[in-house]
Amino acid sequence: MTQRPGIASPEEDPNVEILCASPPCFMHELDPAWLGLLSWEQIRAWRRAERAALIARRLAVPVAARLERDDAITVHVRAAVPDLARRHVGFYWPFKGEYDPRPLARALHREGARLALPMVATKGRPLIFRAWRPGTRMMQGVWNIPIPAQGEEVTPDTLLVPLVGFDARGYRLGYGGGYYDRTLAAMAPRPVAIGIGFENGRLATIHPQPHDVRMDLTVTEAGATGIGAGSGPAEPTP
Ligand SMILES: Nc1nc2c(c(=O)[nH]1)N(C=O)[C@@H](CNc1ccc(C(=O)N[C@@H](CCC(=O)O)C(=O)O)cc1)CN2
Ligand SMILES: Nc1ncnc2c1ncn2[C@@H]1O[C@H](COP(=O)(O)OP(=O)(O)OP(=O)(O)O)[C@@H](O)[C@H]1O
Repeated sequence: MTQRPGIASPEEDPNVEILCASPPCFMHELDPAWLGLLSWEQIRAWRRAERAALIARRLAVPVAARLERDDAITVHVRAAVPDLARRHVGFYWPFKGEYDPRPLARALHREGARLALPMVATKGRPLIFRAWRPGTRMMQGVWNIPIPAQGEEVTPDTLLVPLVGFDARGYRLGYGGGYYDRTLAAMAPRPVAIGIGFENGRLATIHPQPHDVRMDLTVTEAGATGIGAGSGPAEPTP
């Protein structure tokens, strides 16, 4: 807001003309999602398209670059959660260009950690976990993801959660089944959730919904952000 030089201020003369640099309404400049104007239907369509683009981008990264990036992530996870080997860690068997947590899992096993893998026991229900150690006999689960062939259900206290996309507040996009959201909502006490993604999966927002569960820590090849990274506790979910 500017005033004409030499003219009284509005406090001095309520009739003085104020010149504004912009039109009076900025509504056209605001993100419709921020205004709550996007429906879940629209957000779901956006997420579907975004997921496909992110997965394609991730699969296009050459193998050598992936290995280097994965090594950097492993280093950042260990630095951000120094007591990982004393935890009961639910990791995952990688597919579609995800970070490969198996070298980390093997190292943690050598250091005495308990490990577990997720599986879809019932569609539309939370994931369940079975114990894993090097040499565990595996079979094909849904989506042909290998799962331990047998074993009682176990309850990890810390989960490595694969991210297709994520935002700076720790909200994530997965494959769209809602499995990790359901799992984290159902487990009590809630395990520590360590989201693992790549810088090329970073988004301005994922348009979070009430069912979306935030990661406690998000790790990429560039480093870790969140509680364990020393930036203080996450804000409560809005
Ligand atoms: N490596 C890895 N393992 C993982 C996961 C993951 O994200 N990464 N999961 C993380 O969740 C679970 C598997 N997730 C799955 C998610 C969806 C479907 C599925 O059947 N989808 C249906 C349609 C999805 C929909 O409901 O729209 C399909 O493809 O036909 C299967 C497994 C457990 N294991
Ligand atoms: N706690 C829950 N209870 C019931 N349904 C849920 C729950 N959490 C998520 N869902 C449903 O699952 C679907 C998940 O969609 P969303 O786009 O959030 O998946 P995602 O986070 O990418 O998937 P995932 O968690 O499997 O990686 C939505 O339709 C949502 O309503």
